[in-house]
Amino acid sequence: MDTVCSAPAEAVVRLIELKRKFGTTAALDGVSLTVRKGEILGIIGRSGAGKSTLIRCLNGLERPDSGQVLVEGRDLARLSERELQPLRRRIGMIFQHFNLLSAKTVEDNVALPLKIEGRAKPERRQRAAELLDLVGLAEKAKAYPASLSGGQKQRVGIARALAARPALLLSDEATSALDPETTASILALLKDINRRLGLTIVLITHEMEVVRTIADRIAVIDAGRIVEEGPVWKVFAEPRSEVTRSLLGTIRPRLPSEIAARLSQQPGGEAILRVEAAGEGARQPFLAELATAAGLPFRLIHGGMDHIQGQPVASLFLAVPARDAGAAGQFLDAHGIKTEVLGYVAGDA
Ligand SMILES: Nc1ncnc2c1ncn2[C@@H]1O[C@H](COP(=O)(O)OP(=O)(O)OP(=O)(O)O)[C@@H](O)[C@H]1O
Repeated sequence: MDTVCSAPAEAVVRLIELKRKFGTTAALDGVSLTVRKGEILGIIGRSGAGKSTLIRCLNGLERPDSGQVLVEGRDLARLSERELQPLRRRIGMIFQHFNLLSAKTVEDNVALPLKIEGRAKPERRQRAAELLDLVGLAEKAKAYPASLSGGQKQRVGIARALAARPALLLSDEATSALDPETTASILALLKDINRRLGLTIVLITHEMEVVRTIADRIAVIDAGRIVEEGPVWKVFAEPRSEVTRSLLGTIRPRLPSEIAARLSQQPGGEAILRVEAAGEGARQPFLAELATAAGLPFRLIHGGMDHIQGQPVASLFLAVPARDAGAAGQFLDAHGIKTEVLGYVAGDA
């Protein structure tokens, strides 16, 4: 049955209460998520969190046990295999291992979705040329995939995914097999395509750095549920769930291990404060004011300022005399800056 639903105009995809079980494992346990037109949404989770199942439901390869997968307002989960075909073409996909056909030239790989649609050869040639130009590979049209680097193969994958002018580009760990420099160039290309074509992109990844680099919004999935969602800079600045904190672990400043090893919960010596500020809060000269307006001495022991989506995000570790820890916390809290006493160290931290 074909269902037309009244999704908000700006939503390209809406997932509503998606559930999918394998035996007793709930791979998706009530996932609701909206992908807005023109945005880049990063979906991140650990291995086994449910990312692949989610992506398979999103492109109609998997049917959820219950819930809705609305793509441009039509529920994929309720369509027959035949009805699904045209809707699947509204979703382009890029993959970790590129999935190119080795016996076909680059231009034939790019034009393949159009061939499947039954488009005439001149149109296919022209569209492939346009797309290869867009991804910077015009000179490789007649080459075979085996002669390309990993980054070039992924550029071909991107061109092919765009051939049928999809409403949504799904990226399934598309940079996981690439070195950091090539990853950066592919992410820059995706961002450029997003800006130039207004293309909506959903990235599935286990790497926070990928989300940080190009996503507008992030959704964190764990045990089949969305545990956190929001603008990337906000979630990076104030992660609420343990999973998010742990996934952020490698790219946020961490208390140096030699200090962490000496931390005690017994007040005395110096208190170690974690200080987190973002947006407006991070634009204030709060450290200077802590010393001058509040008259509280502190030492900066680790951390720094990052810029995500144009927003400053500060993550700092300060040492203050234990007796001043409460006052320092109150002063910073009053300025909208989050603090937490992690513990105390005897002598100098
Ligand atoms: N076809 C299946 N049969 C049985 N269990 C499955 C199947 N597909 C997924 N699962 C289980 O569902 C859970 C979610 O798996 P899924 O592959 O969606 O996670 P993932 O986040 O993509 O993990 P990874 O990053 O390792 O690919 C896991 O516990 C997995 O073992």
